[in-house]
Amino acid sequence: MIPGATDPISRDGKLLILAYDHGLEHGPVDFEAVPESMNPEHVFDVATHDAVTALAVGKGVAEAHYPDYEDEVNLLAKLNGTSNLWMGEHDSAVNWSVEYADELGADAIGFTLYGGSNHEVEMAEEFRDAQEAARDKDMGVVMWSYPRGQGVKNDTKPGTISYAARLGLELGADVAKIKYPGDPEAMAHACDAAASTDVVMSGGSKASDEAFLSTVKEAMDAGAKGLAVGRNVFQRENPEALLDGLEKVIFEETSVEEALAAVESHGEQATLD
Ligand SMILES: O=P(O)(O)OC[C@H]1O[C@](O)(COP(=O)(O)O)[C@@H](O)[C@@H]1O
Repeated sequence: MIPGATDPISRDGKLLILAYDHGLEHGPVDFEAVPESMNPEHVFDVATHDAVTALAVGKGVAEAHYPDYEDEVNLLAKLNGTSNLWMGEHDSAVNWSVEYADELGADAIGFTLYGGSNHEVEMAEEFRDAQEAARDKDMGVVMWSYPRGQGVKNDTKPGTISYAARLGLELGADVAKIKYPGDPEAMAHACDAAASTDVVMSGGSKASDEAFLSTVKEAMDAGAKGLAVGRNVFQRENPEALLDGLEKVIFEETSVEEALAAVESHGEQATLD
């Protein structure tokens, strides 16, 4: 990690990345729970919450909507991505260049690496080009480090997750985004493995407020520097309430109980308004 590389997409050295590349990765099915989340403007509005340090989107969404939000939202350009319609070995198409992301005003790049896939070698070489171009532009580099494919039997096994975190360091990412390996000790080991590369926890499918905030708290206490989350925010009717809670746990280092109280009082405030 280059010192200061994440400054434009962090707050006090911590990150809350709102991920919204699901329309590509999973398809519109992810927006069914809250139909307004189909419209990128809704999610850009959510990303103006103080707790959100960057919004990760693909090229088309950035082109169409970022110009209206560039003063309020930090852009993380998710450079590669593939649809769920693809049935081959895990791989990800590079859909835009670092140069073009820079022209659109991006503060950092995001790049998926499927370690263990038969396409790992090509993906690592594509990452090399993107990482070096990002260094030229002083943009931070976030790796979605997801071991998957023929070489991976269990993608949330502690040893696999630690390896994913380490790949972030070895290949030159400033931040490695990894799945939660299931318990705090395994998460602490993954953070140790990443050494100077920051680790953020990947959100996953929607959970209750209490369950999600508790897992985020465990990850933070284990050494994570934050969170990259999509569905647990935009699949909520009131995403701002959960963001109030996440702000407490991530930036103010409060207990889960205090964070839950913030979520609930946001609801009361909304009723008063
Ligand atoms: O694990 P999957 O199903 O491939 O999910 C990929 C999605 O997860 C993310 O990495 C994080 O989003 P979630 O918080 O919704 O899991 C997205 O950027 C990406 O679209």
